[in-house]
Amino acid sequence: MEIDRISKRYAGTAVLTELSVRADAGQVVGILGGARSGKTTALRITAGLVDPDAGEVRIGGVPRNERTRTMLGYLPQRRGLPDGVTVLDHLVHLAELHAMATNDAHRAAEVQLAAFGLREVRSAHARDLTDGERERVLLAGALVHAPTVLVCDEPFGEHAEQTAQVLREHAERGGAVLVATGDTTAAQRFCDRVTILHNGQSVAEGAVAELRAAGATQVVVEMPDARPGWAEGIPGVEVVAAEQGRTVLRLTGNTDDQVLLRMAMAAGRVRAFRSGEPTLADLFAPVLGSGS
Ligand SMILES: Nc1ncnc2c1ncn2[C@@H]1O[C@H](COP(=O)(O)OP(=O)(O)OP(=O)(O)O)[C@@H](O)[C@H]1O
Repeated sequence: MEIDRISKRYAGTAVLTELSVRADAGQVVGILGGARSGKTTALRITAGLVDPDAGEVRIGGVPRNERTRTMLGYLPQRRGLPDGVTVLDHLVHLAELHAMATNDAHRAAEVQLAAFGLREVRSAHARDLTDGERERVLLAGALVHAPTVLVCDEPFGEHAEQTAQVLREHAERGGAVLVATGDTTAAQRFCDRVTILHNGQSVAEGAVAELRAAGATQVVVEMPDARPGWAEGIPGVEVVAAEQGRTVLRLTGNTDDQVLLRMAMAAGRVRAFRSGEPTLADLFAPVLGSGS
């Protein structure tokens, strides 16, 4: 699935500018962005619910059309479940919308009810479901017509672990998964690759492991009694944050973390010293935290 240089403006304001994202078979790919960065718009365009002003979305190399439409499953945000419809009717309706004959649609709905442990609530209305059940109904609805590409808007809620498992299994069966999320921790845990979206533009893209490995080593030192500013001015060490005896440092160049540890011990009693690759949050917090 390829999003190729899509742009979108609303009332003269650019919401997306030449965004390109690719999700290959076997991959879970994330669009990670802060509030109003354009994630939902990008996904709605991918799902064919909104037209881009420029650029196109291709599935299996073919621009989106009637045929490719059935190859894609869309998981909307949690509010995207109609209240007055029963779980079974909702699933059958979605299957039929994706060109399944009524009998096949019923069979497919039954398979999803069983797969997601929803048989007992088959006749319940969406408004009477628990949050966890609603999450599972939305996932079942995205999968009911057996799509190859799954497009999921903020899928990592309360039951992120189980949801991620379903998405991973879909990828392992040869599908491609695109998720939009504002949750850096979830993106780091559950995505193979991410595109960082800021003001509708991609500001970084890559495999999660590679982005992290390329970032400067991050060190957290806990020294309850050390004098504030003990780490200021050490060559090759940048102080990211310092509060209440906890200092977060970034090692630039080839600074050896063991040298830093010795300097810390010289400055006071070290209660904890953790050194490692930066998280996605460490790397992109300034971009992701700044709202739009
Ligand atoms: N139909 C629309 N008409 C006008 N403006 C819109 C429309 N849809 C989205 N926008 C604007 O586009 C911007 C991006 O919105 P979008 O929902 O795509 O971002 P998002 O990253 O999903 O944000 P959030 O995480 O807050 O849902 C916002 O400023 C929003 O107000």
